[in-house]
Amino acid sequence: MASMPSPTLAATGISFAHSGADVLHDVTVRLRPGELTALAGPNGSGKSTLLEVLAGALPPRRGTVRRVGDAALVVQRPSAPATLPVTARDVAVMGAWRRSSAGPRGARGSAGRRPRAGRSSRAATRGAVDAALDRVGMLDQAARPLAELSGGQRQRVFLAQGIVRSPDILLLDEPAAGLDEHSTARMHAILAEEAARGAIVVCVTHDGAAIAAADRTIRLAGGRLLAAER
Ligand SMILES: Nc1ncnc2c1ncn2[C@@H]1O[C@H](COP(=O)(O)OP(=O)(O)OP(=O)(O)O)[C@@H](O)[C@H]1O
Repeated sequence: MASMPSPTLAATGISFAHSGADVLHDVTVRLRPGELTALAGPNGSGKSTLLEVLAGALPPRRGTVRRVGDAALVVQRPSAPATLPVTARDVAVMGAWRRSSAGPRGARGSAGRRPRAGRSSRAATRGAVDAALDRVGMLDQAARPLAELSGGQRQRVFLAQGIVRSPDILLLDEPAAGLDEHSTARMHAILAEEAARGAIVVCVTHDGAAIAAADRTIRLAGGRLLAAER
């Protein structure tokens, strides 16, 4: 059986403008599989914008992004879905089926086709969703409507959505926002575990402990890359 290519995420000469104003200038960075990278810098320095460009959610004005592998983006303070009549479990399930061209990882056919959602595939998805909710400590709240959860609980459910299909590339925007000490430690452990299984993990953060725990820190200032440390 052919071996899977290792995940790749590299940006070369990226520039990006919001509403005509340049916010990223000639950013070149290469992320490594098996590493947890902290993306740090002052407010407005372009961290979230760079994360979204890396995820393919925003097209760069100049430059290229090379991305090989299944990528999941956990956005900052996801508010819109909170008004939808969905449960915590529904949100996590969406992570398993985020791409229209492929089913959940591990449930794909040998040619990469999406299999029919048979009983075993549904059971696999349910198992993966339960495992992800359990890892973030939200399995016992799975049936609760998203709108009734606290901000921190909601944040954990969206982290579950991001990890449910064991993505090759996991991109997170301040995932510890609103989390208590215990949940923050748990989230850091999850990110380290995801990197340890070989994923590329990039986490936008202002938190000194998260930066210290990362394998590598990339800093932005005024939309420019300052340094790739360690
Ligand atoms: N949708 C938008 N429309 C216009 N300008 C935007 C938009 N989103 C971000 N910006 C601007 O782009 C710049 C970079 O914003 P970005 O959110 O990427 O910074 P950040 O480093 O993630 O900030 P923070 O630490 O506050 O989250 C800021 O000057 C911001 O005002």
